[in-house]
Amino acid sequence: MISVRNLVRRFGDFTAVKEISFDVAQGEIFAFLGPNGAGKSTTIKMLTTLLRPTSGSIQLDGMDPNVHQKEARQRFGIVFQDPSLDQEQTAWENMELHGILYHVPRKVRATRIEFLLKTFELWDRKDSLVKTFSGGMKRRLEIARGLLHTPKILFLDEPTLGLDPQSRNQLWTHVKALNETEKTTVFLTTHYMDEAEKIAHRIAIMDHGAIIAQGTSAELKQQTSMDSLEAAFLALTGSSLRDESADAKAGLRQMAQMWRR
Ligand SMILES: Nc1ncnc2c1ncn2[C@@H]1O[C@H](COP(=O)(O)OP(=O)(O)OP(=O)(O)O)[C@@H](O)[C@H]1O
Repeated sequence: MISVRNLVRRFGDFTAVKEISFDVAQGEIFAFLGPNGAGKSTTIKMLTTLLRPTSGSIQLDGMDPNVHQKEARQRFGIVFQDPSLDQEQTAWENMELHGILYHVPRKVRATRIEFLLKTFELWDRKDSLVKTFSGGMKRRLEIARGLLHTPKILFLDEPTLGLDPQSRNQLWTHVKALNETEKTTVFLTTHYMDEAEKIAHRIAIMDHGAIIAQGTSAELKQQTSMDSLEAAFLALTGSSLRDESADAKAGLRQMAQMWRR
């Protein structure tokens, strides 16, 4: 369903994504794990036509999303870190608008909205304004909306960021149920090991723009002779901080300059 070969993205002199290759089968839940700045968001943006690759190839359901943008967009749903719901509209209105934008026929639309709002436990709040929703409810609504046009692939970029454990657990239960009933392929990024372990069929670990390991959670643990995914992750990526260490270095440089003056 997703096939990526030698994908590269440069920003000026900096290479954020370095020749990555991976495949995701239909109906699979595939997680990208990686420290801050690893290149996860850059990859997901390239997969969803929001960013052009510098080189390499992407196939989504057999088509290049950068050549057939419109057709590819119909085939996937996206939920990003930044909330994109209209706070001044009700849950139903947000769903309806998305359905119109994605040309979901009116008859199918109403049934599908009802099904998804019920699945994500939002049906009794369908006429409430989104601004009255909790963080977890907003996230569930975003995912329900992303599934409205029955996409073959659902992309989730850190969908549980900032949610409490109960909301995270509930959200994944619903996503997993949808994956099982509709066979939707799910591509997600997360920082939470427990989530990746619980929900993903396979995991790719990314660091400094490269995929350094991929496989099932059991395979990653076996490869590193570790007994938890977190320990395997740290064994593969090391324990030094990423962005923070860069900031610290910049701070030290600045201090050194001041001393020299
Ligand atoms: N538009 C851009 N211009 C320049 N550099 C960028 C741009 N977008 C991302 N980068 C850099 O590319 C690297 C990868 O960023 P990316 O956001 O893909 O990482 P990530 O794995 O999603 O991190 P996080 O977990 O913190 O969200 C980072 O060093 C980032 O600073």
